[in-house]
Amino acid sequence: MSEAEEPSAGLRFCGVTVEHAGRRLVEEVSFTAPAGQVTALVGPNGSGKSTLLKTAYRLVRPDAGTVSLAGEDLWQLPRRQVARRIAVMAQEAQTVVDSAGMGQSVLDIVLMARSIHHRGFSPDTDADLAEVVRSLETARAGHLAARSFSELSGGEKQRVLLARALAQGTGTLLLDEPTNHLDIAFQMELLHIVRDLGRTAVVAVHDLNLALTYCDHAAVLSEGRLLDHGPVAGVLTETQVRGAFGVRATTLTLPGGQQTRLAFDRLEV
Ligand SMILES: Nc1ncnc2c1ncn2[C@@H]1O[C@H](COP(=O)(O)OP(=O)(O)OP(=O)(O)O)[C@@H](O)[C@H]1O
Repeated sequence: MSEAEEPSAGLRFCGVTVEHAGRRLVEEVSFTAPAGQVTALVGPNGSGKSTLLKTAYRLVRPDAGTVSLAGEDLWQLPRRQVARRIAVMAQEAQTVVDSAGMGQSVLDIVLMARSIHHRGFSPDTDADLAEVVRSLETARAGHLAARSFSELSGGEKQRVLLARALAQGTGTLLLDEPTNHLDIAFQMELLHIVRDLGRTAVVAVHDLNLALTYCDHAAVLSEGRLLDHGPVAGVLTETQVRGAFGVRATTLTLPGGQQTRLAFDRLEV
């Protein structure tokens, strides 16, 4: 798809470049994550996925280029406005919440996500609580509400962090390797939940078959550059996997002829 044909709705990266100590971590990346759809961000370790996501949730300012949501430059908006539009489930969130949470209950931690909708220090409302309960249930974490976050297993924490992102009530979600620590069933369940929301989502994910199963679009990064983007089955191909990861794969078409998966060859070492 050419740049001119791309829709302006959704989350748009335009010529995004990030440099650090004279090295380009992300280089002139341009693509749109379409509104209301799930986009997989894939690429080898160190290819710039987290860094690119950080430019959208304003942790890393691009040295060049813009990141916009529905046409609005996210770096021109007040931080609070961005938090009302974009929720993040970051890779390091478990550690951050663990150290900052200091034994707080799951309910309190998820409730904190509602504070961006408050004026000053106004107290939580019944509507906040209802949203939190709903989000915990959506993330299949309702039964954990009274537990201390720090005592949960890695997978249980991921459910709670998903609930926290949902409770923020934003139209856009950024998820950085959200399936870490999860068993295969909940990896699938988590992406199914995200897909079911109908919100705009960008998910950095390593499992290409999960991306093929649950994502609509994909963007492939390699050494900070965008190799390809577009509908997932057209992007996660044998050729692209070889180019990005140096791994030989065979595309399998599932019964029904609609969906594809990848089978990977053993490495010749
Ligand atoms: N704070 C930082 N300071 C210096 N270099 C950094 C910093 N954060 C990331 N990098 C470098 O930027 C490059 C891209 O890292 P990034 O974490 O964005 O990759 P990634 O694709 O998310 O990797 P992974 O799949 O391993 O999580 C890497 O070479 C990394 O070492």
